Amino acid sequence: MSLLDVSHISYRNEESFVLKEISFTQQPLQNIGLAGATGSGKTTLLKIIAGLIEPTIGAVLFKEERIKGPNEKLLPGHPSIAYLSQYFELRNHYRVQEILDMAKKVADKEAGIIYEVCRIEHLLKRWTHQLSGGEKQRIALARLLVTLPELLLLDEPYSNLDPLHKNILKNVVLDLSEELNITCILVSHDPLDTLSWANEIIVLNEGKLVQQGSPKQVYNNPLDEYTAGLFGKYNLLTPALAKALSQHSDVAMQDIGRFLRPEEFSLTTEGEGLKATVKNVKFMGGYCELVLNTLNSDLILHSHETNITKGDDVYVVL
Ligand SMILES: Nc1ncnc2c1ncn2[C@@H]1O[C@H](COP(=O)(O)OP(=O)(O)OP(=O)(O)O)[C@@H](O)[C@H]1O
Repeated sequence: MSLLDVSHISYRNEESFVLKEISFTQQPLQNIGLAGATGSGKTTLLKIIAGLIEPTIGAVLFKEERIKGPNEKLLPGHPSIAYLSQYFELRNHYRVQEILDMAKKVADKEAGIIYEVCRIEHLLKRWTHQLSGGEKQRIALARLLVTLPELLLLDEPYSNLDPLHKNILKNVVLDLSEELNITCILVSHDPLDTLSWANEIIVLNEGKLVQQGSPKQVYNNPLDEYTAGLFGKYNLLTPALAKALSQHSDVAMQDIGRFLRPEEFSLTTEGEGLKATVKNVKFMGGYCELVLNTLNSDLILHSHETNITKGDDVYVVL
């Protein structure tokens, strides 16, 4: 039995359709990453799943029961589905422990495990106005978890966090399924957040579901430039370039995809690869991003060589 069954959901606001015919299912403990450009409908979809917005057409089933929207309920929302908004608020002038106690539906022992998973045990006595953004985020999450949700919808939880706090929260999110048996849908604009975490990625474009698959499928075989671009830099190969690369590499022409990621190329010694001229070099920390020109096309690739400069001739293979 699916945990969640999103069935033919469309949503129309005053102006136009924001979501069009969205359908997918989610199994218990399956991590789904929701990707899409700004305004593609991710938040609206999460809010419909949470029972906070009424869909115009379609239904969402949670454990085979239809989720009621706000038109049918005095207090919108579903008791087993928690939605963490990117604009969450914590009331001022309360201690963290009080905020959590107000929401808590679990025994102290379970609550202790949740506080441990959320890395907030040391913050319980603090006032809510004495917390950093990252700490507030983890407390807002813990406040939802103590209501015992089975499905957690995380709407850009990592935005506005510095790398340190983001990493702590990412570890918390990783532990949710393993230690607390919670199934999640996560929205993030950073492909690294979803690719490394999700079992399945769903891509929205202008309210439509345009691609669905494992992180590897979506990253390596995007169906179009929109999806390719959501998950990082890419090269769209011309037939001439694909042919030349195939001749210089051990890869047959028909096995070369339309979109190639920068790390799919490497540099080789003179005469062994396709000759290209370096147009630009960017130092990225662990590697350099090179823009090369060959056969009237630009190619972006990643290299660990640090002594390459603009104007150099290099040799590329797949
Ligand atoms: N309260 C609202 N009233 C009317 N239109 C809205 C409202 N909220 C969002 N929209 C519109 O619905 C569309 C989808 O918005 P939504 O917030 O779901 O997108 P999103 O993918 O979550 O975007 P972002 O990544 O910027 O958060 C957008 O065109 C937006 O302008």
